[in-house]
Amino acid sequence: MNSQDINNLQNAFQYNVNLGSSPNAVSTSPTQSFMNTLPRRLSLSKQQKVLKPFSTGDIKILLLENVNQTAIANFKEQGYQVDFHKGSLPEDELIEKIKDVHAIGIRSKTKLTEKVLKHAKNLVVIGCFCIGTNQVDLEYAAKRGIAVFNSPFSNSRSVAELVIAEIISLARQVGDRSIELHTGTWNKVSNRCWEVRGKTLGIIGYGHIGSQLSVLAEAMGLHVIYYDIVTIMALGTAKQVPTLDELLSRSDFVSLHVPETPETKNMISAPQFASMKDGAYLINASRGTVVDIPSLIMAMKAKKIAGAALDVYPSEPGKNGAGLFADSLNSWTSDLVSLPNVILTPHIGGSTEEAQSAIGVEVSHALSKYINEGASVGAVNFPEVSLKALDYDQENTVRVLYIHKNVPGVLKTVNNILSDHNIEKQYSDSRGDIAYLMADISSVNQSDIKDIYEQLNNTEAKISIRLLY
Ligand SMILES: NC(=O)c1ccc[n+]([C@@H]2O[C@H](COP(=O)([O-])OP(=O)(O)OC[C@H]3O[C@@H](n4cnc5c(N)ncnc54)[C@H](O)[C@@H]3O)[C@@H](O)[C@H]2O)c1
Ligand SMILES: O=C(O)CC[C@@H](O)C(=O)O
Repeated sequence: MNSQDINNLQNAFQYNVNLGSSPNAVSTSPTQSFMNTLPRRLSLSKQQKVLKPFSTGDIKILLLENVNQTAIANFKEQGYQVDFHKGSLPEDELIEKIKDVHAIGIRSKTKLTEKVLKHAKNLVVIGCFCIGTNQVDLEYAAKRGIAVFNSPFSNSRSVAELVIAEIISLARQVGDRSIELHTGTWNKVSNRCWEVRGKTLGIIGYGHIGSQLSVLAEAMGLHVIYYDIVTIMALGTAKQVPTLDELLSRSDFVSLHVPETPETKNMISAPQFASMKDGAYLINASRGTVVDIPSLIMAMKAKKIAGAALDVYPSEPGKNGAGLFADSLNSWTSDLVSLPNVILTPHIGGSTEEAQSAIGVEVSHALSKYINEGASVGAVNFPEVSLKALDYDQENTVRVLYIHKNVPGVLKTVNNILSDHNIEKQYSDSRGDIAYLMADISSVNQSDIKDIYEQLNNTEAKISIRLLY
């Protein structure tokens, strides 16, 4: 392959990207700068070939919401262009920015809706640098061949520790005493202040966070019961209860650890507060939609509920700043902030140095591996497929990444195209309507690669293609 050929090929791919029937078709080929590095790399015998099929400097990553420095360092090490922003962006700016990036990293505030993603012509992958993925239209992303990754448990411990702190703080009215003293009032009281030992903690959602919380709470002498839609092994002496109502009627403290789903919307509303014990406490560090706040306010005013700790809200500001948590954001805000024994935190459950740094490493590695090698293991909306990275000495091998509609007959069509060549390895899987095929094809020259690309690009089921070599 000479340099002119490479450039021609790249132009051909570019043509396809720009003018192909699917604007989502992504294909990449090595630039001259990358090819120039090959002879030096090839001298490293049996070293793993890092599949950077293009000048990595071409890859653009948009990082929002103060994603951790560990991620920025990792992306820069890959050679990618990083556009970093401390806050989230208003929708119109987001739409402008997302148009030409290959990857985006967000946390919980950036809404990647169908409307926004429609503008993302080059987007290959989304990284949620957090646990929750409800801010992304996962199904639409998958339909567009965009893989989404998150960090499933790197901040779970941080959330569980915050909840432990809140259980004791609510039981002892620590928040109120602190506010009073900050404003000069000495109020030494024990009325309705309790030890937590021997009380019952009811955990709703016994997943990564709920089960961590369970272990920590038992160590403080709390009895733990939990409710979950699936049967989950109890840790320690915790006990699963069959209904939400049973959990609510037996618990002194109720803590929510469910994802945002249609089923969990307003899961705790007026009837559920009515089912709770008199003087019970509610903690929500899951998602703001899970608790109906006006009902909470009513239950607290009626003294049914003795205190609440909230870390999450139906609407949250997109950036830090004074005056943002106001009635203009959520109409009930001034009512809520005037209640006694209510601890309000600005969605900081997972915000510790340990968690953020670990998430930065984990998600940036997943994104780099997907961009460089096509490996989708850990994706939350996508078939999970992986092949081991190619070695440097596997010359003239192309890796085909073919994302397609999960309809009958596609593999036959694709293998007809590939069967003219030597298929070294192939792995394919599907998830719902989407399927993903990875194949390493050896002994191919430039014209073979071009031919493979063009034939695959013309298949009816194609969603997107990338060729890595
Ligand atoms: N405040 C924060 O900073 C913060 C940090 C991390 C996670 N979160 C939130 O906490 C949620 C839980 O995190 P996790 O890591 O424990 O998730 P997880 O997926 O490990 O566990 C969630 C559990 O909830 C259960 N569940 C789902 N729907 C339910 C329902 N309708 N009723 C009862 N149980 C139900 C699931 O079966 C699962 O066991 C996340 O989805 C995220 O929204 C918040
Ligand atoms: O860091 C964030 O913005 C979100 C934290 C948390 O809600 C999560 O889903 O992990």
